[in-house]
Amino acid sequence: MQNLLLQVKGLSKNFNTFKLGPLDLYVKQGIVTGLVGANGSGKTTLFRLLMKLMKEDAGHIQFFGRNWTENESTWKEKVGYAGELLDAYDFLPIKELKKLISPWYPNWNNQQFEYLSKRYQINLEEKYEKCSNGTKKKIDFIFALCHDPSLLLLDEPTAGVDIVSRRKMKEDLIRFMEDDEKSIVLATHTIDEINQLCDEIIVLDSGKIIHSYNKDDIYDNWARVWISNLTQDLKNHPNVIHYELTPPQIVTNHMDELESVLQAEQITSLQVQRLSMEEVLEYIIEYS
Ligand SMILES: Nc1ncnc2c1ncn2[C@@H]1O[C@H](COP(=O)(O)OP(=O)(O)OP(=O)(O)O)[C@@H](O)[C@H]1O
Repeated sequence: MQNLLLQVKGLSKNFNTFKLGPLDLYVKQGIVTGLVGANGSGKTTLFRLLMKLMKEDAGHIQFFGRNWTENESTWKEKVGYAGELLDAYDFLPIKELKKLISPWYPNWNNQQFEYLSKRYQINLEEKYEKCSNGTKKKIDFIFALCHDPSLLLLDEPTAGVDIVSRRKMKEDLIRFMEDDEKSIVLATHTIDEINQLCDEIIVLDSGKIIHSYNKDDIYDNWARVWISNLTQDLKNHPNVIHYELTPPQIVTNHMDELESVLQAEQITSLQVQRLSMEEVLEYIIEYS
């Protein structure tokens, strides 16, 4: 069993019109976890709670097996967050932001900062607040990476980022994960990022974790199956996520168990088609 970098138990936060949690989740070393969910499902709120930008109403956060409060300085040093960290200082030019923030981190790497600033064509003289949305995302990303974090928390890091920079960010994340003691939690709406980067996928809906999957299990178990006939029992079966009458077909999340279900119902399977990640996530979010 790999070590746990992060463990969350019963984490919850109530707003007037929205409740996040209670959430239980864990992040193993060497794993990229994709955090997926519709707009407003609670992804950013979860990051805010993890980063202590907001106080939880209940729950516990553990990092490397120790409570956050006992481990606060390590947490700050070892977590790279690309989200809302720089917003409070947005009146500063980027080079001043660097002067302010780099002393927070004993392992701050100036060479890497300079390298990444050039790679992403960041004008260090420009004030953060004046930068375009995509440029802000790139700056957030650079600041998250430059202090040798063990865990990256990335809140939609490529939203609004140009195609070339997006490709570079993907390359940089793959390089980051070459060290198998590191982990990433990546909130994203981008299927390519899920396919190319993520090992595990957590699906949030209305503040709750509705599914938590290993990506390979999704590929193995989700399929559309055309069948000879559709019975009422099959329509109601818990492993049938969706069905259509003409021609008779079902979508299942348990290909491994479907054969015995069909046999019991005396139904013949005519054709099987594995689903794409995009189709699976749409079914999970729409039919859960
Ligand atoms: N400070 C706050 N006060 C009241 N409600 C809030 C506050 N912060 C967030 N919310 C509510 O919490 C819900 C979840 O918002 P959140 O930003 O976490 O969603 P998200 O999954 O990150 O969405 P998106 O994919 O659009 O970025 C929303 O309904 C939002 O209005």
